[in-house]
Amino acid sequence: MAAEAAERHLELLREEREAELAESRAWQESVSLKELQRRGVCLLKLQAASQRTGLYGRLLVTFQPRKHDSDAELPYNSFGPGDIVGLYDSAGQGDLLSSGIVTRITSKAVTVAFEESRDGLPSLHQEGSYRLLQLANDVTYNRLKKALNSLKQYHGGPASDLIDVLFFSSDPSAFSETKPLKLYNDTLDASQREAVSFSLAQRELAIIHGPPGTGKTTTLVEIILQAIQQGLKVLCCAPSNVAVDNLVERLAGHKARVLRLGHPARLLQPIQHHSLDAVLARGDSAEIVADIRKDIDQALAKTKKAQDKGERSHFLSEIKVLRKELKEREEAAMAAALSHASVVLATNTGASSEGPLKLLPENHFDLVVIDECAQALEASCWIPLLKAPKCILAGDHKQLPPTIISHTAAAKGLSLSLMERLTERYGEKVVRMLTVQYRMHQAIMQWASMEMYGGRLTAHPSVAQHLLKDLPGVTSTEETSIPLLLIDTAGCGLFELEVEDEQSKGNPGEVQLAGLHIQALVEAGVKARDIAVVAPYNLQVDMLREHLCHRYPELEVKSVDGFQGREKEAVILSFVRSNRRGEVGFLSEERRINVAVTRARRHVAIICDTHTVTSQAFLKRLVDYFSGHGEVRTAFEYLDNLAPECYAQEGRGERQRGAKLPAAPGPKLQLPAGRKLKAAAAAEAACRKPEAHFSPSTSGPGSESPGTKDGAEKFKAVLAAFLESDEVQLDFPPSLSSHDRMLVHLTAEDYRLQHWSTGEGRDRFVSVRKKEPAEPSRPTATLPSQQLPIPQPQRPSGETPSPAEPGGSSEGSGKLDLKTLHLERVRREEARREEAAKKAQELSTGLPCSSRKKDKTEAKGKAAVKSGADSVAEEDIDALISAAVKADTTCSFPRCKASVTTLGQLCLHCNSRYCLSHHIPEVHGCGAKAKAHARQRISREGVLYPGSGSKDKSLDPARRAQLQRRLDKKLNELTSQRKSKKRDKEK
Ligand SMILES: Nc1ncnc2c1ncn2[C@@H]1O[C@H](COP(=O)(O)OP(=O)(O)OP(=O)(O)O)[C@@H](O)[C@H]1O
Ligand SMILES: [Zn+2]
Ligand SMILES: [Zn+2]
Repeated sequence: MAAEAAERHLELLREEREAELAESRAWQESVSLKELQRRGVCLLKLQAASQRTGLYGRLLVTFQPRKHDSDAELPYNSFGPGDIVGLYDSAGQGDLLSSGIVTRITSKAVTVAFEESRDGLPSLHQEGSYRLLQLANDVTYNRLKKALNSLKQYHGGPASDLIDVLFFSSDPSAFSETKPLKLYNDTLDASQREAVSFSLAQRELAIIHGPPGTGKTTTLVEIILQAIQQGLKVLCCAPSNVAVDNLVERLAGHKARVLRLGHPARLLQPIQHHSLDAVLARGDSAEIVADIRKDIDQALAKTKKAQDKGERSHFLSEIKVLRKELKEREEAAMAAALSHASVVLATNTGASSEGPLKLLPENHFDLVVIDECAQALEASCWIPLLKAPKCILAGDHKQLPPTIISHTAAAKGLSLSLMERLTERYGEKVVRMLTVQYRMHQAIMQWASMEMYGGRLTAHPSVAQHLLKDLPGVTSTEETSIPLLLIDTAGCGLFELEVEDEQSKGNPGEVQLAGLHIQALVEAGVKARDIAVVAPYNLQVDMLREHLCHRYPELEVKSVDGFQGREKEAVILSFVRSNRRGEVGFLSEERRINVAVTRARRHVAIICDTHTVTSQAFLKRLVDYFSGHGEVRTAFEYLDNLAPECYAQEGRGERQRGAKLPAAPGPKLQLPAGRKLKAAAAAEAACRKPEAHFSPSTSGPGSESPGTKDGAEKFKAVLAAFLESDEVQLDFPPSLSSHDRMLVHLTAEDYRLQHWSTGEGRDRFVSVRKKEPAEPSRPTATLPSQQLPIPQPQRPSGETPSPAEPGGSSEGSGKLDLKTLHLERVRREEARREEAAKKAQELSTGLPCSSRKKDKTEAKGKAAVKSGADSVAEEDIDALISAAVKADTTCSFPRCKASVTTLGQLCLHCNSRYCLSHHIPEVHGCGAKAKAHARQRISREGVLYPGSGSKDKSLDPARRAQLQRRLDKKLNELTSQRKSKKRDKEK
């Protein structure tokens, strides 16, 4: 049974490994070494500056750039402590000499610990030239394989009975007698206590199911302390270093004798104290060991100076003897330290028998505990599981499973965790669920509880009603006194970007909305560090960071996957997907949404297109829950200028009209029942007396919406009446909400009326005007009937939404903090204007005036300026000047005329400004560069996280610095240009 399963698992692992390798090969092998260095995964032309023997006989070599001045800096790179690197000889064949682990990296040097160095690296000489390359880590794969092979052949070891239970060939059982417990932590709730006593009473297997915030770690710590109290030896593991370190910290706090395995370079600072290396360094044999190391180093030095071969080999054999002694002494010391500890902690793969644990007798451990078990590959659990007769697994299989690259391997069961497999089979027989949660406001919890946890969760009174406004320094506002907020973009034309790659989906409109909501929270006193923005897609995470992080450095922007296990006071979720096809991709993974929502303690805001996402039943229930229990706002309430302004543009409206889908069953602004929508109420009020005055939208607070359609119908009536009348222009009062104004814009467009908004903020109002008769517009006979669908400010898929076309009043609600960029742009603009003026001057004074060409005025500003510079004499001067001015205010994307005055974004790859629809590198042609950048991060972390950003890099400092440098350079250029011009004038 076990053997079969192990064999099948091995097969799937092979498949996964192949997928992983294929992926890293695909990009690593097709590029040159220089390119690899540019991407930061390779360091060329290094010299071995110094060598010494470090802890546990590791050879530590420090490499520096091979330059003659010792001050040379390493090129930009993504090397970090814990990375596995290959050492290559630059000369000759460039063979792999050895592999090691980076222990330290500074701007000038990188230090690598070579593990298999006992017989000496083929002597690195000072003169040699070497290179380091980050390696795909096959250590993990080999250990998984080894564990499964041991499982296949397992015979008579301590885990024999446990294996039978885990493969269902015998039933789990309990100890007959159990003593009453005296708890270390007497604040445990009933479900936690039950989990503790149940786990201790089980003979082979217990599972603790800990939904978000239910104190799973707190419970595990109590269990481990009780086990120690009973004299048991515990091996405690988790799939990630972070989870293990968390346990080390909590256990050490209870004065348990803990020992943490793992390369010290990979451990958090406060945990290093508990590492095996640190314990050894404090031990009795530490001095002797240090002496031996010194002897080895001396012998090594002598070898180098050795005159002849005989002398050399003498020293080498001496070193061999010394190393053997060092190894024996160290192993004895390690074995002593390991058996002295009550709890040994390691990652699942760190518990491999290839490591220090091989020094312990086979039946040393009585209990294996695995935390975050639902996030681990089953194979990785088998590494520790084979070492004890009993296991306690903890986790939550309703959150995300381990990341698998190969889709087929995942589908065939590789992503099914051991915890889930056992829970499905045994249920109550082995599982105890924690049911009191200590994180979320009741309203946030309730949805997850019903959807994922059988309605069994309750909120502890200490958190059940807590809101953002209860935090110190936070004032009570609309935003800070609600736990649930849904910002709906349905019908607002805020489509996702059309990118083929499933992993890179982005939605610029949602980025903006997130920014505005954060602003509202921060203005109410919520600290940026208490807020997280979470999105399911890499691209969106990048866009959010680009847009928000410079303004809120402490804000955390993460992928859902990257935020698992964490919490924040306020969480803003950007669901990204918005398309006519109702495609939701990653979002359909219920566990991902569960993780996303349950990170929030006091407030969760979902930004999504309800029309798109409700095509999926699970997401529809989520939207319905938020509609029924929280506040709903439409994106129109935030983005005053967006859609209507697009429509107001002459010409563009025509283009759109032509391309519009024939009466598509597009989003109709239908609102779920019970939705509070101020705008709709106002629209209704506004149209109660269509012929006369509009009542202000602020009356009737919180009135329930009758649905927006009615409002639109009534605006139609108003406009129809206006058309019949002799009036030329109709101004609507400023009391209309942004949503009302949008309805007016839409309806006016449909009636072929001119329409625009004027004024700022509260004074903003919308006007409509009959078109000039001269215009060959369609005759009034085509006036839409009442039955015509309300036109949506949407484009058919394929065309991305256009951003605001800022008129004189556009600064009103955008409030984007692009101050630096703005400043740069303004100066650039100024310089260009001066340049153009200068050219004009030159022309009018020096050069003969040739025939004027008017037809080029339509040409795109940038192109006109560039090509125009050469043949400037032929150009119409006015056109040239206006083109030069326009060049910097319009999007750099070919044929796009959108303004970038307030909403533009600078692309870091090509250093051009684009509108919000085109600033994504993939969209305007910098995709390859952006990908290379992303790849760099992937290689840095060694794993590809589908649908997730890099694990923890809220801001890439290198990238920021690069941007800063470019800005500075540009500004300097401009300043000196201006100076020299001034001088010219003065002459
Ligand atoms: N019985 C309890 N009484 C009061 N607070 C508790 C209790 N149990 C847990 N908590 C609190 O709940 C929070 C979460 O506990 P813990 O760190 O054990 O989380 P966890 O369940 O492991 O986390 P996650 O849900 O993210 O996996 C902590 O702040 C902890 O102090
Ligand atoms: Zn670009
Ligand atoms: Zn554009």
